[in-house]
Amino acid sequence: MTATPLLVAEHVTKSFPVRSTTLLRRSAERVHAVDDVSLEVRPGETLGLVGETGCGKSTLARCMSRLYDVDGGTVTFDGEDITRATGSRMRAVRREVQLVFQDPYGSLNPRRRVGSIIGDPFDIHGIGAKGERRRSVQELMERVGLNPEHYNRFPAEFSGGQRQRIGVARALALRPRLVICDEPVSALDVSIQAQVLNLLLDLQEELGLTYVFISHDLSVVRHVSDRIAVMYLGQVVEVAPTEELFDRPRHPYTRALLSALPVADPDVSDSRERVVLAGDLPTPTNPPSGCRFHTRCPKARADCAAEVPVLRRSHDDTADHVAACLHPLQRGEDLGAATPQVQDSEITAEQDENAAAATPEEETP
Ligand SMILES: Nc1ncnc2c1ncn2[C@@H]1O[C@H](COP(=O)(O)OP(=O)(O)OP(=O)(O)O)[C@@H](O)[C@H]1O
Repeated sequence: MTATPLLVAEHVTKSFPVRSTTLLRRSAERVHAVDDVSLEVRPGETLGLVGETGCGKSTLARCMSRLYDVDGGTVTFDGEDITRATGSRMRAVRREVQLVFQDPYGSLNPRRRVGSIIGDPFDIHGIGAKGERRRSVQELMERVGLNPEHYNRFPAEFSGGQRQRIGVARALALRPRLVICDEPVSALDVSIQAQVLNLLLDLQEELGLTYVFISHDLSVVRHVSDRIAVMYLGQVVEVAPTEELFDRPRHPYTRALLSALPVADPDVSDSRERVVLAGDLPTPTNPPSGCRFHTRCPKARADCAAEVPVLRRSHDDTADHVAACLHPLQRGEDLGAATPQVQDSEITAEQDENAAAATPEEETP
């Protein structure tokens, strides 16, 4: 049985007014940063969120943590609808859901001592007497691999990796259950990235944390995630357990992303399907009709401009892989059975025709 999700986003939508280039006129256009996203985060797991820059990962994370109010849809945490939570309920959500941001330089006030930065959440939530707070902060520092004796130092006295540890300590101060890590290692040297990732994994095990892990770096996401959701232009196009996503990507966009990954060993021959995306990423102000990916999709057909062929497996333990669109050549396959990994070249013209003509049972409008 799949555990009851810790957080559920249903049909979440968030847009922003386009920043006008002139001061006098306000633009009526909006950036559709997140559009009709449904996603669940299960207790104890790491859900990876990947996609090109600007596809809406951070906006979705902020909607999930209620840093942003959503325009539409709902967010449920631990079974309770928190979409419109206010007051004490919202303060409770703030304690349970924390964020770690990308920029360990920009997110720390350079004029404040790290002890007081890490202890901020205690002050904001009125937790503990002064002496107690200092002890709690020093315990946190120790837990994330910082020297507690550096309590009175300023952020500039720490390296990049250490500053990210400060950010992690601050996020953990209130013992959250869900931590949303938004590109937590992207600003760090590669040699330091592994240390911070391993720290996050150790803390997850020690404290039973649940993570949403955002990155544009697929290898990093693969290393830490149990499941991965792939976003394109404000929408989630595929969700699957990590290794299944890498072994059997279904959506043409996921295939394109994975095919761009370098092979680990240059001496090993690389027989993977190469998918080169045509054109630029469309603007989220005026996204393409139908399937948003159709303008760049190597498998697009005429009807993709009108509608997204939504195909879903039934929700059970062994069928945990959902794609908004299957590779068109696979549309005729029975999704209940394991989908064989097919290379384009292995599909005959006849199979292609059959697949295109077939209407699978699972298809819903
Ligand atoms: N506060 C805002 N005001 C206006 N537009 C915004 C705002 N925040 C995000 N956007 C726009 O919404 C879209 C999605 O941005 P978002 O930062 O969520 O994407 P992302 O996938 O996290 O990108 P990145 O990997 O570069 O951080 C982008 O077009 C961005 O310019």
